[in-house]
Amino acid sequence: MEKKKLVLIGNGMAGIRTIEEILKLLPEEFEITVFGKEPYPNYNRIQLSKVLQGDTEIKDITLNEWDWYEENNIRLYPGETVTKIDKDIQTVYTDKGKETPYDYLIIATGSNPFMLPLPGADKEGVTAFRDIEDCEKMIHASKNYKRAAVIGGGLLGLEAARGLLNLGMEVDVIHIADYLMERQLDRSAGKLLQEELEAQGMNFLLEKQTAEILGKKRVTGLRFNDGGKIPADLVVMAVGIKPNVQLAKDTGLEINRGIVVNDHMETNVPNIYAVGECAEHNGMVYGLVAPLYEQGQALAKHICGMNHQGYKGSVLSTQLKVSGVNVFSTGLINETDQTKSIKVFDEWRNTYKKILVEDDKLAGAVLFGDTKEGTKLLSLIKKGANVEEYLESSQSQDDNESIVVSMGDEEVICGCNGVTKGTIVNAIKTQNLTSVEEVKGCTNASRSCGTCKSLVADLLTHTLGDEYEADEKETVCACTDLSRDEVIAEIKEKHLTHSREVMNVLGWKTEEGCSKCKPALNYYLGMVYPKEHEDERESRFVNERLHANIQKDGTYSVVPRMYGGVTNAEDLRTIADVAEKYDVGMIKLTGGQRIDLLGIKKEDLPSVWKDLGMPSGYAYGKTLRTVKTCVGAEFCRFGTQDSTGMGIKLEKKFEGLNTPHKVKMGVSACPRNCAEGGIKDVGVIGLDGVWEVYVGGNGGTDLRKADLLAKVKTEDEVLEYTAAFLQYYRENARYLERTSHFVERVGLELIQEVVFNDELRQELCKRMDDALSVYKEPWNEVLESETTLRDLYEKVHAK
Ligand SMILES: Cc1cc2nc3c(=O)[nH]c(=O)nc-3n(C[C@H](O)[C@H](O)[C@H](O)COP(=O)(O)OP(=O)(O)OC[C@H]3O[C@@H](n4cnc5c(N)ncnc54)[C@H](O)[C@@H]3O)c2cc1C
Ligand SMILES: NC(=O)c1ccc[n+]([C@@H]2O[C@H](COP(=O)([O-])OP(=O)(O)OC[C@H]3O[C@@H](n4cnc5c(N)ncnc54)[C@H](O)[C@@H]3O)[C@@H](O)[C@H]2O)c1
Ligand code: SF4
Ligand code: FES
Repeated sequence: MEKKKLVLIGNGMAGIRTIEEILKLLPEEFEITVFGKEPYPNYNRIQLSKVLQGDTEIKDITLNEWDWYEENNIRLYPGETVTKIDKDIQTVYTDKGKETPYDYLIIATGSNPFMLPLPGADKEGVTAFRDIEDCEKMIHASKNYKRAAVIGGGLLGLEAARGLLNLGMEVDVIHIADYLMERQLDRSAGKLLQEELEAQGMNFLLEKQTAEILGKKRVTGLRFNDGGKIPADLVVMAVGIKPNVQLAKDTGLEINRGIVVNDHMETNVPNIYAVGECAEHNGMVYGLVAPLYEQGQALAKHICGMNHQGYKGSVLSTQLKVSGVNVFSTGLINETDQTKSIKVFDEWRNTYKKILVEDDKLAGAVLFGDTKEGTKLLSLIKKGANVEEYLESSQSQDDNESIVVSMGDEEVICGCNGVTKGTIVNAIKTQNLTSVEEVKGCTNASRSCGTCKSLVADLLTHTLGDEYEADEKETVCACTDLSRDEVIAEIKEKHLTHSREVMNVLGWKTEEGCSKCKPALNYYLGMVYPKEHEDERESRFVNERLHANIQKDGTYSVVPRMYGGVTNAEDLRTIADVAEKYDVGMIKLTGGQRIDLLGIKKEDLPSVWKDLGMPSGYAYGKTLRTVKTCVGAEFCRFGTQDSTGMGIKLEKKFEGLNTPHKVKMGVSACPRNCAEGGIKDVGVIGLDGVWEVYVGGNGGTDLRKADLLAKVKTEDEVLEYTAAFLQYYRENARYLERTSHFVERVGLELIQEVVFNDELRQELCKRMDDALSVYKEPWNEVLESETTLRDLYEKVHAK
């Protein structure tokens, strides 16, 4: 039977959660296509605040890796915007000229940040805070500028302000109301919050309306309606959001504030649905994930033809994600003529609690300082509990006992994902879960804002007693309880040589493993048994499988190797011919001193490699990428050594080496360091008669200056110390750990102790030689294999 075509517009949190729910119900029913304007897989937007605050990194907030789409046969078009929907012939059109027909269409286009239409709002340095790009913009600005102004003292503005403080900026928050978070808190809690944040270093300008953003090209300050001014080099607008409905409006769907939907998330046009922040249900547009996920669940059931009452609206709750501040609210926040309130203000502990009661039922709550009861109150309000029920349960609560003990099985622990205590306890018992990570993998609890993690941990303690070790070890992934070191020890002891064998023998909880453990096991096995282990290509990330980097428009980039950044006329001519023959979109010089051919079609890759006749530059792999060199003694008047020759030797020696993460090198011939070795994984600097070898540098968002590992005299010694360091890194780092994190975690002193020990160094170098001895040039290998050509590149033979 032909599969039904399901198209999703918007690769964000609500849309992809809906697809996950559909896959759970009917995994084989639909041919799924997803269009996402942003060039990333689905990520946790909520965690952008944590990224800005320095608690996590962008690479760690992905919710569904590229491989997840592949594994579920979802055709994803990242970086592609749907520009038109023809509802009569049920087809969507994109800005890249694609036409895709659908049987079912889900619109999940989210919101746009509201940008105040102020004079000067288009100046450099004015930004919203909505996506990865905005987050990166702010991190970048904080490195060059000092003063930030955040307009809007709501959840987003305060989380942004905390992040900017952490990044070392001075921060003014400009707020229109007379107390903070007036949409989520009452005046008392808002004022307590202000005091707390002032103590943390934030400065507030309340009851202020911005009239103009000052500056020439870049912002220099703000002017207010009352004539006052403040200086600012960065302005963040966080004054609310607007549902993104333009596409739906152009299609003729019924729009009010959002796209109007019924309980089954159906719009007024057959087979078109809306979910998430762009949808309006019963006059409500939601801006928090919990209700959006509930909508996604209802829509999945409807599309899969399951009997379901549909979506009935949500009770909201909010928590601010700023460390050191506990504030929570749910339901009603301000008194009305019909409400009575229970208020406790503990001046000693600086905590505040207000509970609103309407017709004897709990109707809302505001908590400051101590928010332990938040989850319980939300649950009680959701089920329409009577105030007496709450008071009784509070009295029987022991102060030292976790709130989870007195909660009923039907009460919700994770508000974002709607996961109840009963579901978690059941999963812990039936699936033998022992860590918060495992509970997250199994039930989704704590997968979004993360504020429920401590409750999940309490439930683990409560359910497992002594068996639960709160100080969790870092397991390879949720498929196993074993850490990286334990897995490697078992691989060696039991002589395991294939991932399947590892999973079987070590009792993996999933049959196939996941996108986290599969590439990691493949790496560990190759590292332990370089000659015996056969690379498991299917476990590698898509770019490594295809030996090219996928671009946001679905084409690939090809970077031939150029040892030490040196080329010649003949190679340049060949590259130019190839670029013309395959109509290459862009020829770009990379930061690593080589040439990137962008915009190559997947089926053309083998022919391009054949015509180039050059080795792969491995610009896509967890391996040595580039060795950047300066011109050195031969041409530069400051040069003391042959840095180019040294770079070429390094690149030729370590080319194709499998490493836990990518490795970049730089070689310069004097301390001016033109090849930037100070921010490379391995940096080499030539001085008169001496080479300095630096390690653990990083030039990305996580900037780190490399540490001096050794001073040596000869080129051979540079190769030897580099080999010893890299082999030590290969053997001891976690998969996907960059050298910068590795050096910090392990400590330079220990690394020096090992590589300066003659015996240990020789052993490391010997094992490095074994690892290097199995290298095969990957592009040639593909060209020589009919099966790989057919399977991976759709039976395209070299032209
Ligand atoms: C910094 C920050 C912190 C937050 N913290 C919390 C929190 O703690 N708790 C909480 O509950 N909520 C929080 N939120 C809100 C939460 O992230 C959103 O409610 C949620 O992401 C909305 O999901 P969505 O799928 O509706 O929209 P989005 O996640 O915005 O996804 C929509 C996607 O559709 C894409 N798109 C739009 N138009 C098109 C088109 N025509 N073609 C193709 N693609 C298109 C967009 O680029 C976007 O990627 C936070 C938001 C931010 C910005
Ligand atoms: N922890 C969380 O749950 C969290 C965190 C961040 C964002 N979010 C969500 O992201 C969305 C956007 O957040 P937000 O804080 O921008 O929206 P918001 O509507 O909650 O707050 C905006 C604030 O800006 C103020 N404001 C409006 N116009 C102003 C002006 N001209 N000058 C100064 N202040 C002005 C408002 O008084 C309001 O308090 C919301 O849906 C929010 O729920 C949630
Ligand atoms: S690093 Fe020194 S030797 Fe090399 S190019 Fe720069 S100035 Fe010249
Ligand atoms: S409450 Fe947000 S992840 Fe659980």
